[in-house]
Parts: sequence; structure tokens; C-alpha cells
Amino acid sequence: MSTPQYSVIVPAYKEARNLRPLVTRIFAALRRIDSPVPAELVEVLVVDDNSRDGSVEEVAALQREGYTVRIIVRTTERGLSSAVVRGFQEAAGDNMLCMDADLQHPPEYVPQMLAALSPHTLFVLGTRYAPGVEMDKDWPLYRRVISSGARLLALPLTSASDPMSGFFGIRKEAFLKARALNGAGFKIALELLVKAHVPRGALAEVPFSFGVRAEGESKLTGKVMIKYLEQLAELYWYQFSWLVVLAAVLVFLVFVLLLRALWAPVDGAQSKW
Ligand SMILES: Nc1nc2c(ncn2[C@@H]2O[C@H](COP(=O)(O)OP(=O)(O)O[C@H]3O[C@H](CO)[C@@H](O)[C@H](O)[C@@H]3O)[C@@H](O)[C@H]2O)c(=O)[nH]1
Repeated sequence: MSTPQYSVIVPAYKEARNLRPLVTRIFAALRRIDSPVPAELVEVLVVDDNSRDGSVEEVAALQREGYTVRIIVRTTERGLSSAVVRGFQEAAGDNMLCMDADLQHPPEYVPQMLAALSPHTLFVLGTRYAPGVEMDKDWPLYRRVISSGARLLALPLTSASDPMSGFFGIRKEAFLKARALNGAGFKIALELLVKAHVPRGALAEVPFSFGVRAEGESKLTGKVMIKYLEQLAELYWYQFSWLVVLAAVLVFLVFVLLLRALWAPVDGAQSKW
């Protein structure tokens, strides 16, 4: 078997029933005659947080059928973003893609997303905010509102149109540049866009329609949303702390100038004496 050059990272918690359709559809897309990426160069890496729902057995069955898929089972950590970071650390390929297990990210887009990465295009983002893209009409209204609100709050941090997306790819060298990854919450794409300092010219966007979950339940809870607000505060500080320092220096200078202006006439008066 050739060494994988492309790794598809799938964070998964209790997704046993989605893994087979996900993996078989990814490889079916890669085996199409018009796929820009050969299936033999791709691995799928599932990062599971000890789901104990048959995910390990499902991956073993897929391996026996010849699919290049492996699973990491974490027993001491939990969380979507940290699972993705672990997957990127363990990936064999230099071109790495992250996607949900639940088929909300269409597996048929995997070849195109992987092929978009290159030494010049360090980040590829699956975006739901592009002309002509429609949200699945079954996606609940409250999720649309949360997603749009979260996106608006993040827009000053990045030029990407959908920093909330969980469907994105990054080159290994860009990932290794990102220091002090927090890995909390759900928004690892946003954190990587900010901390890997991906320039606008090295970012490609691929519009896609976000579907509804195939099986199981979303793990997005109120706690995850609070984590997002904490993460935003950290990223704003990371990105804009120099502005705060600049503002402090300016305030100090204005203060000094004011003091001088206030004291100057008195000094003048004293010198006459
Ligand atoms: N390993 C691991 N995986 C997890 C965990 N929590 C969630 N996942 C996996 O992460 C993927 C997304 O989780 P969902 O719970 O399905 O998220 P969602 O509500 O559909 O949110 C998605 O859409 C958002 C856009 O609105 C995205 O921002 C988000 O990243 C995610 O893709 C799924 O494959 C799920 O199994 C966890 O604690 N550990």
C-alpha cells in the first residue's frame, strides 16, 4: 500500500451507525474516474472518544474489506476540537481534511476539497455562506440563528466567510505553525485560521449545502456555546492585544502632553519671579 498523502480526520462520538456510509461514500467518490485525488493515497482517520458503541468493530470490518481507515480511541480526553487536533497530529498525509461523521458534510466533496490544498493553498474551507448555497430546509431555525450569530461575532477575526464550518482542510506545515492551540469547544477551524496566520491568498473556499444528520444526535449543548464565547474572548485577545497596548501608549502620551500643557504657564510665571 502507498503511504497516504491525504488524511481525512473524522472526530466521532457515538457515530457507529454513520461510519460505514461515511467511509464507503468517501472512497466511492475517490474511485470515480474524474476524481482529482487517487483513492490509494488517502486514509480516513476516526478519532473516537471511547464511544463503546461498536465504532471500533465497524472500523475493523471496513479494514477487512480493504478500506484504508483507522481509529484512535481516546480514553482520557473528550471534545470535538481536541479530537481534531489529535487527528492532525497523527495524520500520515500532508494534506489534511476534517469532516463530521454524521454525513452533514457531503462525502462526495472530499476529492475536490483535498485537491484544493497545495503549497500555495494552505487552507480550504467548506462554506455555507456563498451565493446559490441553500441550507437544508430541515435544519432547525434555532440552529440557523445560533450559527449566524456565532458567525457574525467571529467575522472581525478572519476574512473567511464561514469560520464556524466543521468541514475544512489544512496543510500540515500550516497546522504546525499554529501555536498554543486551546482545543476547547467546537470551533477548531476558526482557531486554526487565526493562529496559523493563514493569509487571504492562501485560503480557498468551496461552497457546499449543509445537510441534516443521518443518524444519532448533535452534541452541541449550551456548555459548548459558552465555551465558544470563552474561545472568542481568547482569540480577540490573541488577535487584537497589540491594539490594546497601542491604545494604552496613546492614552499615556496624551496624559503626559496634557500635564505639560497644564504646567507650562505656571513654569513660565515662576521664571518671571
Ligand atoms: N471525538 C469526539 N467527537 C465529537 C465530540 N463531540 C462531537 N463530536 C463529533 O463531531 C462531529 C460534529 O458533532 P455534532 O454534534 O454533529 O455537531 P453539530 O451540532 O452538527 O455541529 C456541526 O455543525 C456546526 C456548524 O453549525 C459546526 O461548527 C460544528 O463543527 C459541527 O460540524 C460529529 O462527527 C461528532 O460525532 C467529542 O466530544 N469527541
